[in-house]
Amino acid sequence: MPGYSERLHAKIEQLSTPALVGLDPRWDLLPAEIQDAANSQGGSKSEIQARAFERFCREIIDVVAGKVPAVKPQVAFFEQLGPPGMTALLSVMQHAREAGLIVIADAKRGDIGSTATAYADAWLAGEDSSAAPYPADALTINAYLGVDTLQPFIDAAVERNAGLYVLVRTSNPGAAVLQDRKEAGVKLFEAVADVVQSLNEQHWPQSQYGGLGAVVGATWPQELSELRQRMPSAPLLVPGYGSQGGTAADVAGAFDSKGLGGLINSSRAINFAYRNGEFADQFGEANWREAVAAATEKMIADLRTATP
Ligand SMILES: O=c1ccn([C@@H]2O[C@H](COP(=O)(O)O)[C@@H](O)[C@H]2O)c(=O)[nH]1
Repeated sequence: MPGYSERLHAKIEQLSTPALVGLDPRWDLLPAEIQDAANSQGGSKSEIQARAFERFCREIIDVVAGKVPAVKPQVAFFEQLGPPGMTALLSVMQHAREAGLIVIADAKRGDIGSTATAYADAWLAGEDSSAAPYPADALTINAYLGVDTLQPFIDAAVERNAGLYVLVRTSNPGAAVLQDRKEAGVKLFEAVADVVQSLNEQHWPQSQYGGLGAVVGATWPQELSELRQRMPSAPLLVPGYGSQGGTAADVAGAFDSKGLGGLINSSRAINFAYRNGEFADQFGEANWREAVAAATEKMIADLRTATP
């Protein structure tokens, strides 16, 4: 049975793109049409906003399915709305799976071992979308508590053919403050990368890419290239392209010689394309879906200049 990386790479090859669309709904940026429809059904503020997030994200999925291999819902935007938000998230994830998209839940989970098992059981469905309450193919996780806390996630990923992305070099401007701290000549993020590589070799010895990936920001192109070499078995999830300033040239180092191994995320620049520059002029708010399609196609074309 193919593992997570094989499933992901088959989709990337089928669609000829490593573009990943993030689903980051923000009430203030939603088209008025979506806000008005949600308001008209009444309810509490959270219920109204959750309804809007659900419809908005499901419609984005309808636009991008068949164009990109995967979507990455940002759990925080749903969680901030409480139970109605999490119900909306579930509906969005199910819709994405039904549309044939790989779903990466960006929840950045991590805790002591026994609690980590509960997180894995909640999020890591893997190949069989009914295997967890939230049907993610893959989940972002945090290694800060120690290597032992990764094991329950890895056990679940092996069992369910799911994927994991460990935070290694984040895209934010302050990432270096802690992540560059050195001990015995090795920076903290390099030490985390070495753990990721070694666990892949241990748990997925037969695969070119294992189920344990790494998050590396597009905003750190030098580190991105170095980390590709340092973790040859890790699929990379690369946020920071687009709204955070990362370019196609910046992400070129994420890929192997076949153009695989990297998945490049863009959230705001696609979700709210109708508000931005050329797409605002060309489409405007009434045609926000067309703006999502055009921004996705532009990203796909742009990334072709970065892959071999
Ligand atoms: O290092 C990281 C880890 C996660 N993210 C998340 O990715 C998206 C980026 O959104 P854009 O609108 O494309 O900037 C967002 O959900 C972040 O929480 C990241 O940016 N950097």
